[in-house]
Amino acid sequence: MAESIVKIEGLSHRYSVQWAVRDINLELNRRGIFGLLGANGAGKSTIMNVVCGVIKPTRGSITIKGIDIQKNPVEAKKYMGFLPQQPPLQGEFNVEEFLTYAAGIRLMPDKDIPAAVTEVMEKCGLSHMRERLIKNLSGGYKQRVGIAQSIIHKPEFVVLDEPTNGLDPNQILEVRQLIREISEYCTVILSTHILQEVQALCDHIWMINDGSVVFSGGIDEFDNYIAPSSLMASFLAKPSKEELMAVPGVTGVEELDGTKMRVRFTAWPEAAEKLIEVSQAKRWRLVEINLEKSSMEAVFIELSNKQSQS
Ligand SMILES: Nc1ncnc2c1ncn2[C@@H]1O[C@H](COP(=O)(O)OP(=O)(O)OP(=O)(O)O)[C@@H](O)[C@H]1O
Repeated sequence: MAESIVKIEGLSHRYSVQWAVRDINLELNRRGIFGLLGANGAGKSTIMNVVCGVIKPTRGSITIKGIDIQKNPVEAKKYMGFLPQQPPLQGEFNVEEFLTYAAGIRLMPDKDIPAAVTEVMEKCGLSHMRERLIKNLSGGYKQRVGIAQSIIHKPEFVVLDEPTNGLDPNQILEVRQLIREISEYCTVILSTHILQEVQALCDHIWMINDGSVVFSGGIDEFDNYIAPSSLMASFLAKPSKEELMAVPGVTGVEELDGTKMRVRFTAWPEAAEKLIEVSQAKRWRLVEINLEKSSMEAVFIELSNKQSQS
C-alpha cells in the first residue's frame, strides 16, 4: 500500500461538554478530490481544523506524510495547505504583496518566494490582478487568492473548507475548474454541504453525520446507496392495475401517461425479473423498463438519519 498522505486515527473532539466529532478514522494515500460531506453542524469544520493543526483534538492522532501534527506541527504543515471557511485575507494588501506575505508565513526561503508568487498567480488566474487591493476584489477573486495562499508552498495536500460558499454560479464553475487543476498535482480534501459540489468534483465521499462517519465510498456507491424500489414500465398491450399487482413482489402500481405504468416493489432485482417473465407469458408487450433511482438528496437524507459508521 502507498505511503499515507493523511492518517486520522481515533479522532474525537469536544468543545465543552458536547462531543463535536467521535472516533473518526480516515486514511488518504493517493491523489484526487475527496469530499467531506455533511449537513450544517455535522462536524466537518472541526475535522478540518484538527487535521490542519488549528485546534488540538481531545483524543486521537493525525499524521501528515507520517509526521504527527501535534508533536511536530511546523514540519507537518510544510506538506499541507488550508483554506478555512473564512479566508485569512488582508484587505489592505494587494494580491502580490499578500501572497508574498503568505509564502513567508509558510517559511519558504526568501530567494524562492518571487518565482513561487508568480507561478501561483498564473495557476490561479490572478496575474492580471496582481496590483489590485484584496478588499477591492470580487468574491470569486478573493476565493482564488484564498486558494492561492493555500498552495503557494506546493503542498502534497490541501484542505478547502466550503470553497465555493457565497459565490455566484459563474464564479462557482471557475473555482471548481481551479480545484480540478490543483488535484492533478495535489491531493484535495473538500468540505461541503452541497451535494452538487461533491457530484461535480469528488472521486470519494466521506459523509459525516452528528460527528461520525456514516458513509465512505465512491460517487456511484453513494448514488446507489438506497436500493431501488420502483420502476417505470411501458407496455404496448397495457395490463390492468390488478393484473400487475398480482405479479409476485409488486407492492404498488400507478398509471402514467399512454403506455406507461410505475411499478413499486420490495425485492430488487427479483421483482423486476418476475415482472419481465410474467409480461412475456401474458403477452403484455413490454417495450421499455427503467429503474427509478433515489436522488442524491434522498441518499443524503437517509444517511443524515444514520447514527454510526457503516
Ligand atoms: N468553538 C465552538 N464551541 C462550541 N461548539 C462548537 C464550536 N465550533 C463548533 N461547535 C459545535 O460542534 C458541532 C460541529 O460543528 P462544525 O462547525 O464542525 O460543523 P460543520 O459540519 O462544519 O458545520 P457548518 O457546515 O455549519 O460549518 C456543532 O454542534 C457546533 O455547534
